Amino acid sequence: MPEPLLQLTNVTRSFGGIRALNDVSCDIPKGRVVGIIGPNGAGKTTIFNVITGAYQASAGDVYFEGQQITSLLPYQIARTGIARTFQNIRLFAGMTVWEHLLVAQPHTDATWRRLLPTRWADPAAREKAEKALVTFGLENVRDRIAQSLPYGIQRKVEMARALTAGPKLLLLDEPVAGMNHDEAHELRLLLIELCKDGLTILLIEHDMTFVMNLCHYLYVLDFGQMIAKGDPASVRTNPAVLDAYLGGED
Ligand SMILES: Nc1ncnc2c1ncn2[C@@H]1O[C@H](COP(=O)(O)OP(=O)(O)OP(=O)(O)O)[C@@H](O)[C@H]1O
Repeated sequence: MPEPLLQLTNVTRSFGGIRALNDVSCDIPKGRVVGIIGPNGAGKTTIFNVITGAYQASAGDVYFEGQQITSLLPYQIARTGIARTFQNIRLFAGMTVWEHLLVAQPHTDATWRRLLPTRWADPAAREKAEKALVTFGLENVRDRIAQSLPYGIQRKVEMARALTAGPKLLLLDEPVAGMNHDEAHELRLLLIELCKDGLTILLIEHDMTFVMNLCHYLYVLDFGQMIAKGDPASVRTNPAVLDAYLGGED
């Protein structure tokens, strides 16, 4: 197993009386695609929110590249090399696809340039944006207002935007929700390629075919507890997992 890029150790997050995460530990190895699955309300998005600093852990710690990031602010965590997408797509109103790909990039350039319209962005930023555009096959919609596009394409814009920040770890919250079968298949192949290029991916997804065909490793949450982990083949037949998914049905 490659060394862990991200580690959660005994993380708990409570909301009043609800333990959305209860003593959760996991390792996300470098260069792998890892999935978090579990029924609705299991705590999956809460894990993303704790990792990215949107929520503080009530107990436990998060380590990224061996450094504790538990108490950092969201922008500081983003700067360490963690980017995410959201279950409910969050695109900027009135902005084109191209503008989305320029605005998420960290500023490495002179202050005066930051004040200019995005079309005058520095060449390095434009190059990165161009690469993301091509990677996600968005060339044809480059100058369209992102929020006016079909849902599946909006998801791609969100992922492309996250990539332009140059993350080491990409968190994807339900990346194929709203995509048709062909789009999901294409995305799976694309994520495999990105992973081969060195990106580590942690994703939450309800589409089991997608998850089972893509992920190297899975963690399963139920009622805030990590009830199973392992490769997709072992998780698929794990009795605790079957019970969590089917337990409520007669
Ligand atoms: N900000 C919050 N305030 C109060 N309760 C919350 C908050 N965020 C999450 N919860 C609760 O924590 C639990 C886990 O929620 P979470 O959204 O992490 O689940 P999930 O596994 O992502 O669910 P889904 O698959 O439906 O998106 C739920 O009981 C939810 O109501």
